Amino acid sequence: MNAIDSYLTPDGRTIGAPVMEMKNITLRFGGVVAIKDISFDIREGEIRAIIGPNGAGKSSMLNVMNGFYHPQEGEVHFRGEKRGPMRPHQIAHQGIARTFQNIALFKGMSTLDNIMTGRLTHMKTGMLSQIKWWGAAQREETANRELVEKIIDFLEIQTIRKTPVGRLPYGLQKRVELGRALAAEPKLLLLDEPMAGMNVEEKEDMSRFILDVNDEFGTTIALIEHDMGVVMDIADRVVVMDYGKKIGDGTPEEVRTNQDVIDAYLGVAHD
Ligand SMILES: Nc1ncnc2c1ncn2[C@@H]1O[C@H](COP(=O)(O)OP(=O)(O)OP(=O)(O)O)[C@@H](O)[C@H]1O
Repeated sequence: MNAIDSYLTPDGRTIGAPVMEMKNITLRFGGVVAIKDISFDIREGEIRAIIGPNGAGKSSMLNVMNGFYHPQEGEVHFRGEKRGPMRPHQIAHQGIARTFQNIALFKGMSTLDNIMTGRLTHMKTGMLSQIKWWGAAQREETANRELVEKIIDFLEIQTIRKTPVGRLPYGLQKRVELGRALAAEPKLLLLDEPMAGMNVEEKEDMSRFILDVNDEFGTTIALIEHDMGVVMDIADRVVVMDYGKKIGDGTPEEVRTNQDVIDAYLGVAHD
């Protein structure tokens, strides 16, 4: 598949060239090898899932993709360039946004204000220029507000736009967090266990929003998830990790029938 630049999915979406390439990544914490020599790519327009049982190394991988951890071996390429060590705000400027497993919103702030914070990396006018160029700052504010309102409509959270997020049920808080990440207009959206702690109905809603975000905004999405069932329904391709190794990589169907994957999920002992 690497030889081609793009292909059509069965549901008619175009998957393009790689946006991110993980090349022979190894990450250690002291004597613990969390990731062992793993390579894979994420292509423009696709929904890419990384799954695996407890302790497989998924969170470590997400943190490498996000630039938070620096692997001892291997390279991360983003949009054709090798990435060196970076600070979180530099990663955000590069066009990578993420959500967190334990929701990281400002609990006392409204839904609207939380989503507005997602625009911060795009704001050009600082305090001084706001005084000097009042008009430019106002235009920027209006444009930001328009995008945020569009996201609020899209995620069907108009009725809670003024509600402090700390008062919202868990599933809705997750949706607001998705909205904040979308407000950054990311080139790559990373979702950290988006279904964790959700009931069946909330999982169905979240699955639908992930699919719609990908379809309507064209956002490339990579997610890590413990629950194999949900990702099989929404992912174009799936990487399966177990004990820090990649044991499967392919379409949901290919992965579902892979014996190593079946063994890992059934808890079959390793050599
Ligand atoms: N900061 C750390 N310091 C030391 N060891 C760590 C650290 N983070 C992860 N590990 C170890 O690396 C391995 C992979 O952990 P990781 O959290 O990436 O797995 P995971 O697949 O995300 O697990 P889970 O589904 O339980 O969240 C585990 O053995 C874990 O104990």
